[in-house]
Amino acid sequence: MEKEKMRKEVKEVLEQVFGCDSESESESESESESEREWKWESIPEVNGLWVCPQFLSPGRQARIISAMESEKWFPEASINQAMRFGVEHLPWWASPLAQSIRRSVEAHEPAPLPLELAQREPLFDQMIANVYEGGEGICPHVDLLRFDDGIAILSFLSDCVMHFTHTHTHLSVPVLLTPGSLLLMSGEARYLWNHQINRSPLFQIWRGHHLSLSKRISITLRKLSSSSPPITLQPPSF
Ligand SMILES: O=C(O)CCC(=O)C(=O)O
Ligand SMILES: [Fe+2]
Repeated sequence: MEKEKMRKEVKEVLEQVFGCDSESESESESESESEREWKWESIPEVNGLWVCPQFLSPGRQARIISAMESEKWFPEASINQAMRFGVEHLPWWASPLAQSIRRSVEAHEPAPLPLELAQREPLFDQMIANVYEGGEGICPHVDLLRFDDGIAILSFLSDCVMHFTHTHTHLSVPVLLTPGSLLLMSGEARYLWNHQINRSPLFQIWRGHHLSLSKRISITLRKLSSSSPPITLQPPSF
């Protein structure tokens, strides 16, 4: 009974957010994606930083959020981060997602991720999902060196502005991440720029417009570097 109530609630939220629920979508991942024309934008100030604002269709976003709900990625409200290490521990939907990322990179000239990274096997073997309640952020950081170059961030549910700040010049560049967007960072963007989301309880400003902030979920996909030390030696952050 409780389960049925929860299912109904998830369905309602998906309908409100996406105008559809995941089960009413009959298309398969590959069908939905073949309809899409991936438009990539480079961030000119930050070498190696690219965003594809409408990478995931609303239906595909809904299916992923719905899968995360049923897979209990966040079993309690107090849990706002979940990680999976190793291809075999990634959820079933990670592989088609990685395939789409690879195809979207290969389809664009210049490639938004160097092809030697986009064509490695596996493309990703680690996933971290973060939940931000409206206005929460993440402090400035460069992702740990235990992860290889070539990092992807997918955004769901709410807009947010991510700031990239150069570690030497301190030049700061805002980047808008909309629901369904894919951000790729490699090279300088990955190693020489901190990224952060400012904590801002009410709203953020993007090019003079107020963005209202509600719950946001992000999925970061990375590949463990082959020379990395055992997982247990690493602090459980980023
Ligand atoms: O939530 C995001 O968009 C960023 C997450 C992030 O930077 C990380 O997990 O290292
Ligand atoms: Fe990060």
